[in-house]
Amino acid sequence: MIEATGLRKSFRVGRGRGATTVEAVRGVDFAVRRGEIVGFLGPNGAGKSTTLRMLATLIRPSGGVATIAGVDLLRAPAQVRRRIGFVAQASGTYDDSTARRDLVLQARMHGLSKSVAQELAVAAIRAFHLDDFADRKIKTYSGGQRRRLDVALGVIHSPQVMFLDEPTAGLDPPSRVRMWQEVRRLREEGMTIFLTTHYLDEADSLCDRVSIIDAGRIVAEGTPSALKREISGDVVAVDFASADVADETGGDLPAATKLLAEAPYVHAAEPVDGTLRLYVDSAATAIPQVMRALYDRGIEPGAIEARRPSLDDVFLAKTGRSLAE
Ligand SMILES: Nc1ncnc2c1ncn2[C@@H]1O[C@H](COP(=O)(O)OP(=O)(O)OP(=O)(O)O)[C@@H](O)[C@H]1O
Repeated sequence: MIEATGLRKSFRVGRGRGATTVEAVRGVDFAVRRGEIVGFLGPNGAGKSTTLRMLATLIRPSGGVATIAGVDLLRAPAQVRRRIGFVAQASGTYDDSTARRDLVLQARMHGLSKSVAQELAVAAIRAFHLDDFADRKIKTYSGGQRRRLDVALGVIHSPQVMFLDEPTAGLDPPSRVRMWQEVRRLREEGMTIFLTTHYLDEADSLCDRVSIIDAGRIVAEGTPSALKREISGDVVAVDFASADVADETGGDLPAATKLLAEAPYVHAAEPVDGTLRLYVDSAATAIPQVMRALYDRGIEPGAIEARRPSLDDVFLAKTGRSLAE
């Protein structure tokens, strides 16, 4: 449903001699099948929004090709526009209009008659559970209510493909879960959904497949479970951040990292935000060995926890940085 090859975007910033080029997206390839929810996961500035904006025909790629619902993005952008819906990052603008009024206007902008537009607005209000506040001014809505309206506006013309830029950024956990339900419902109605996120849990539980993007390049791609399986074994997280073990020098984390990185049963030791992540074959056999090694060196850690690899472990393995920091 979406196919992109070598998609690239660079921006010229500044003028004259001081002008520089920002390579926002450095050639990305990906394919999204009909009825999938696919996510671009990456930190701020990775190139997620720029990719989405290119696919939604809002900015022209500097290079590469893409087809959306069988239509060439560069040759027939107007036809692409008819087949897609786009929800931008939350704008934070609050106006005096109401959900019902904006939904009718949006449908009218897609060329529908007044009576059809009104019917569609009623259906969208019901589908997105906007009934309680549809005739109230938008500036009185909560963040989650406002975001549901944004998505309802984006799908009023029943597009085949939906682009969502950070659909749950800044929402509280219940509103995020609710938005995930709405997105799944759209997929059940046959829509293909491409979204961006910097939330690990969103990529993990909502997306069928994930592309991890960093500094304009895709560094990993697959289903969340296949990506996590790439990190074989277990993760042992040793906490050095709790108040009783840390001192002004950052506690024993640097010494512990050096010591355990050299241990034969540790594949990799990565300090992340006051915690030492150890990648091991089996947490059950590694934990007693880790404790003994630390105590022999006079190092007393805080809690030690075993867990399965997460998407953040994948991100760390591919980029050397944590997305959770
Ligand atoms: N119009 C522009 N002019 C110059 N640079 C830009 C422009 N738009 C984006 N960039 C730069 O391109 C890079 C990628 O930005 P982009 O917004 O795509 O990242 P992102 O992954 O969506 O980040 P975020 O999660 O913060 O939205 C950044 O370095 C950004 O500053």
